[in-house]
Amino acid sequence: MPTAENRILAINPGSTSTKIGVFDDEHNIFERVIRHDLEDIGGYEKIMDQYQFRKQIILDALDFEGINVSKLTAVCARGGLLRPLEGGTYRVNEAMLADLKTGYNGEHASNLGGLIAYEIASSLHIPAFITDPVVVDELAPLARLSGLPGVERKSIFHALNHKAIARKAAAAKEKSYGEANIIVVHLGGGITVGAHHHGRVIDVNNGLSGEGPYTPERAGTVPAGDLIEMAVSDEYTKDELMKMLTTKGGFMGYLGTNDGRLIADRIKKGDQEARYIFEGMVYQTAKEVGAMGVVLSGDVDAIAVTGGLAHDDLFISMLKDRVSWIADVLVYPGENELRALTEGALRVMRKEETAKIYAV
Ligand SMILES: Nc1ncnc2c1ncn2[C@@H]1O[C@H](COP(=O)(O)OP(=O)(O)O)[C@@H](O)[C@H]1O
Ligand SMILES: CCCC(=O)OP(=O)(O)O
Repeated sequence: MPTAENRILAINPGSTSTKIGVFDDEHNIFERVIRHDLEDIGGYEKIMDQYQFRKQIILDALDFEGINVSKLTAVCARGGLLRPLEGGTYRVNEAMLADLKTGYNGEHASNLGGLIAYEIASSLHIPAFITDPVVVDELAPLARLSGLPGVERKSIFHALNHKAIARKAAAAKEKSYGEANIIVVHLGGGITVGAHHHGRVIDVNNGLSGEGPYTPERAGTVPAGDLIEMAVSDEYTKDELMKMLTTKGGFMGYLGTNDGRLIADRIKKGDQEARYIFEGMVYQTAKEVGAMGVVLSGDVDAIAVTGGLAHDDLFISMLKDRVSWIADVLVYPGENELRALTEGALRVMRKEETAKIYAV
């Protein structure tokens, strides 16, 4: 076999997992999903406090697998809550590191991606990149309106996987991404439902704090008046309230775990409460799909469902029952983010693209 020109380490820190992969050019030589339960990460006050823990498990996994990191030529990560930007591959620079550390647009595990990639890469004198971070912003002007002057809707979603899956779904419908209208439903620790109109995500729920369906650990849309009452009650700090919305809602809040597999087991054993909460998540997700169908004026080529919970047959059959009248439902369980990150880095390493510069 010819020797690879590039060896890329791809890092994807999610809210419930850390995923890593090593690729010799396009060829995957190692992939690992490390799932995190409350015992692992529940004790950390801030996402940044998880930095050493997440970095070390990555280095340990590589070491255990006997991967020689000195052979790496670049590191590419899913990056974080930066300022809104256009899609593409960005070289990690000082301005980006500063915004990731402070969490310019909020706290999420993907903030750790660029930071860890940078530390590993700099010790090896190789470049660190992020590709299609969660703040890729292609919202149409109408989608920016919130209804309250001074509050603008934000584009915060699983941009990397949305784009990769929308391309696949368009191909399945024998169209290019630029020709197709696809609704992508990503079922991760966060759930985002986006309207892809001719290659642009013109509307999508903010997957982090306070929009869309509830999720394995997020609250999604919460009645605003009740939330204000809680906020001014003097019972909670701002950090506590943000944590309630981002890590203590949804499955976690109602059922005490963010692990969809445990909930699936409980349902199989006849737990009616678990089934009710599970169905509530499907119901809210389906409502969001309906909303995006309206955004696309009913002209929808396919609904593409992806992410960890897309492995769950009950979730998929309940969702299909509610939305398949809108368009064909295509299911792509899991995600292809490690490969998508690698391909982003390879395009730059091969000089097919120039790395974009993150500027503030
Ligand atoms: N095979 C599976 N069956 C059911 N649920 C799953 C499966 N794999 C993952 N999940 C659940 O899907 C949810 C999101 O997982 P994942 O997409 O890996 O999240 P993230 O990347 O945000 O950490 C979690 O609740 C996880 O437990
Ligand atoms: C912040 C939007 C992306 C997101 O929710 O990712 P996870 O599902 O990995 O938490």
